[in-house]
Amino acid sequence: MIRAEGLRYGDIIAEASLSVAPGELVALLGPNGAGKTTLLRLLLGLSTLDGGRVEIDGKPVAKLSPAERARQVAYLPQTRPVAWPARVRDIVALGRFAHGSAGRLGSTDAAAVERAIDACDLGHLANRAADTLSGGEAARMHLARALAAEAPLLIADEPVASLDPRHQHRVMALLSQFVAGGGGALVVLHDLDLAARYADRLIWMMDGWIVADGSVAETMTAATIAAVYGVEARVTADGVTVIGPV
Ligand SMILES: Nc1ncnc2c1ncn2[C@@H]1O[C@H](COP(=O)(O)OP(=O)(O)OP(=O)(O)O)[C@@H](O)[C@H]1O
Repeated sequence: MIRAEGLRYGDIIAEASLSVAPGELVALLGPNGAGKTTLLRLLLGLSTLDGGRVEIDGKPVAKLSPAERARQVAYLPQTRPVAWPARVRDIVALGRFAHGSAGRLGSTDAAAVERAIDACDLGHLANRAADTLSGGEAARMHLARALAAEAPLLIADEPVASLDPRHQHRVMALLSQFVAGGGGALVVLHDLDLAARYADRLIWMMDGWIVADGSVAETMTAATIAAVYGVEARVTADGVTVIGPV
């Protein structure tokens, strides 16, 4: 569905190759400054490559119009400013713009918006002004906007970072459900335990390089965690516990 080969971007990204297929939940891991957000922006065609190529559904990403790209990929960026005090439901409805419906929603659009609102547990907040939400509520609103697009691919930059434990699991379960339905998801996570529990595959980045790409069983090891993050961790069948700096 999305395939990248040999991506280069200044001295930030070096020869990055990866793919995400339908039905896969892929976690992108790595310490602060490793290049994760930069890599996502290159995959989406939002930054210009210094080398390599990205194809979405077999087409070079640079050749897709913004609307075509938005129909293929929903993007949840790391920083999510709300520029005006719109209602939550209206912000979520922006996710339908690629369908030509940002102004007036048809019944298909309205149903997609309501599904996303329900999935993100926002029913009781749908008529609130978006600028009155808590940080975690706002994060769920932005995820709902991305899900409302109902694009086959979702790229999300730290979608659970500000959520409480229940909503973290709820959002990860939602992403699992999305890929079980045939979608593909590439998701930046800083929580190794959530990554181990929910991801089908892990891509590990360090200093602009992809240093490992494989299943949880293959790559979620104390050795990889120590090398990438510089922390000691205990990895068991029950989960991952970070103990402290190496
Ligand atoms: N426009 C830019 N100009 C100069 N340096 C940049 C630019 N954008 C990013 N960088 C640098 O590139 C590196 C990678 O940044 P990036 O945001 O991709 O990291 P990240 O892995 O997403 O980090 P985090 O986990 O903190 O969000 C950082 O050192 C950052 O300071």
